[in-house]
Amino acid sequence: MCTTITYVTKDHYFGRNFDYEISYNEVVAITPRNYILDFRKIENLNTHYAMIGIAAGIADYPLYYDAMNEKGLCMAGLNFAGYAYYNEYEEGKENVSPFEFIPYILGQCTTVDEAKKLLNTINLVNINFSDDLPLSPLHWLLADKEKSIVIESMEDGLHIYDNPVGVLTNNPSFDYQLFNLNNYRALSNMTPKNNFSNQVDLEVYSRGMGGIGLPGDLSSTSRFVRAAFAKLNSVSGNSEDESISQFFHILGAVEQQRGLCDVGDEKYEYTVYSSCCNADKGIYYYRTYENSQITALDMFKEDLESNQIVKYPLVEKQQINYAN
Ligand SMILES: C[C@H](CCC(=O)NCCS(=O)(=O)O)[C@H]1CC[C@H]2[C@@H]3[C@H](O)C[C@@H]4C[C@H](O)CC[C@]4(C)[C@H]3C[C@H](O)[C@]12C
Repeated sequence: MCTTITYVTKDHYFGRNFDYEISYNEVVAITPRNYILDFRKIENLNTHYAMIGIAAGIADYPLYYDAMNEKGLCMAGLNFAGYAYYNEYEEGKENVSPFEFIPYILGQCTTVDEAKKLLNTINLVNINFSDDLPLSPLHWLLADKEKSIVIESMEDGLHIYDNPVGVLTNNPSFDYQLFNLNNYRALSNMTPKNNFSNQVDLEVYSRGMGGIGLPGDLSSTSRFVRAAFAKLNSVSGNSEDESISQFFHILGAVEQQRGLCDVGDEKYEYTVYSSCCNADKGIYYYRTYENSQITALDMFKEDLESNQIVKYPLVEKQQINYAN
């Protein structure tokens, strides 16, 4: 399971919990403007916007899980197993494979509206990166500072949804997730009035009772509601420290502790990393399951005119500040 959110204070923030049970040797990868983006069925992009994000460190290609570009456009891929459907090659369309999709959009667009134009001609095509790697069944959240959309390629076609809450989790499709929020309209960050009955005197015995009924489990539908409730009621200062702290706390509301989700063969899905991009400043922050300290990489400190991808292995060892 995974959860991605957007958040705006003075700057625009975008990030995710990456929840899974296996690793593809994740790295922070900076793809500079002149790295040749090689596509299988369409023309290469020899020059494009630079981008930074977390990618699989198993190939020379930027196999991004989530990333932002130098113009502040952000995109993340999340599992959509059983729903995602990729098509056969179609003449006259932009045939892009799922593993190429993030670099394809972030390489060329500065806003969601620009990306929407490219999406008019796209055909998400069923081409694997290699025989060893499966075709990932994904859906994507794409966001700039003003808005976000969800992109889902399904058997009945390509769906593009405006996303008024700026949250994406996993199955089922986004229209269901959004509709399901209706069931929680009575939840509140305030102490609720007694609407139950005027014939019984019901006591306010605790703070936080406005949120009773907020689902606490790790299913995708429950995480969607919980992340939306946390994000939409969130209060934080505007400074960088306050914003990123708050962002990681919102993600904390939906993180997965190892052991709570058994996926068989003695494997457990857990929050491998949590990330937070400052999309206005080009800074990628992350922390990992074992390392609670936030690590940051500023894309503008790299040579963005280069033609070589720069990779930083994740700092995964716990860093404790012993105070005495
Ligand atoms: C599984 C990952 C999404 C995490 C997620 O949503 N977890 C929830 C799982 S579930 O709903 O609860 O089952 C996705 C996100 C990005 C994907 C990777 C990227 O697409 C890059 C390559 C693409 C290759 O085709 C396959 C390997 C791969 C390296 C992908 C492996 C896997 O599908 C990843 C890592």
